[in-house]
Amino acid sequence: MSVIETNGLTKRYPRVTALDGLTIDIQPGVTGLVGANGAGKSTLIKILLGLAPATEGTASVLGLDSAAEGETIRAQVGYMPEHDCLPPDVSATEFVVHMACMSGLPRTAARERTADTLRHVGLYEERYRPMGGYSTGMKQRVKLAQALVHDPKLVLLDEPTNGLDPAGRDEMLGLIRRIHSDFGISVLVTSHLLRELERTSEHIVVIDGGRLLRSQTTASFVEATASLAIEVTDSDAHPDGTAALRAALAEVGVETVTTPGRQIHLEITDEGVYDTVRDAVVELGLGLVRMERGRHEIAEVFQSRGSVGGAGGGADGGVDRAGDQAADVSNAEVTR
Ligand SMILES: Nc1ncnc2c1ncn2[C@@H]1O[C@H](COP(=O)(O)OP(=O)(O)OP(=O)(O)O)[C@@H](O)[C@H]1O
Repeated sequence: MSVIETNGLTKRYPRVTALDGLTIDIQPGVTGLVGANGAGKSTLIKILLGLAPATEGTASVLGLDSAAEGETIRAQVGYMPEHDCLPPDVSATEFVVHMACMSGLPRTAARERTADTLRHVGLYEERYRPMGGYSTGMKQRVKLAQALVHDPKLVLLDEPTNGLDPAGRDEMLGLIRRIHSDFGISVLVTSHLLRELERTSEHIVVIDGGRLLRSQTTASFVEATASLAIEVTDSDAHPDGTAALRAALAEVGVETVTTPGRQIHLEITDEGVYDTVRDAVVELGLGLVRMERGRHEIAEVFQSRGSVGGAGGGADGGVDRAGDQAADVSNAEVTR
């Protein structure tokens, strides 16, 4: 059974279309929902939980209608919101016990579950101190614990790695993987960083401007978005070897993407592209410093979305938003 299904889901605010005819079908397991800021991820989660009405279309979670059965959904689903929502003068233990009781657990069971869950997310002695003094990483763990404490069938995690340093991100991603592998709970996790979702999720859904861009298994996604990174030397005949190679590849119909670090990236559409690059480098008399298979960054996924137009302002608006976001993950610039 699908854990989440939407059909033609649309959400219009007075000035913005946050979701635009979104149709997705998410199966049990860990699914990554990736999109730039403003792509519509939080809006989707709020509609799924029955916290905001859709303008058009339908949504269901665990087979329950989001519009009519929000309360039942929220009893069976855990939700980790994106923003800081923790009362500063309350301890993690008091807060999570309170949330467990709100979910319907008796007080004794709530205390036991809270102790187990806080231990699971890696909060020990600190759990008795007021949360106002917690680091971002500790706060994110408390937010995760309150989403898990009532033993949900599904958790919706909105940007759980936001504000964390690389080590904190890795720890959080490890915890997310274990939610499914240790407890069998399905996970929908959002991020604007494709890389971290690739490592965590079995399935990836990409949205932009409230529209579906891609929905596929992570393995096929990574395969479909494989790219080749090339770096060449300059020569007397070609003082800018990178530009010369780009021009030569363009002549034989190979599209390239360049980065400020003199790397040329191109999509591996078929394995013959390796020979094409080698021949072009030899022909120009350049030295080949690097030719390695890499992966596309999110900016490139947005830029190559081709058949799918942007919502609320057209395709250009969508690319611009993705472009802003891309500063986080890539400095790629498309040259066609
Ligand atoms: N209550 C609201 N009223 C008006 N516009 C809204 C409201 N909530 C969201 N929006 C707009 O809808 C669009 C989608 O926002 P949403 O928060 O769902 O995106 P997101 O992908 O979660 O991004 P972020 O990670 O930045 O929150 C944005 O343009 C946002 O400004």
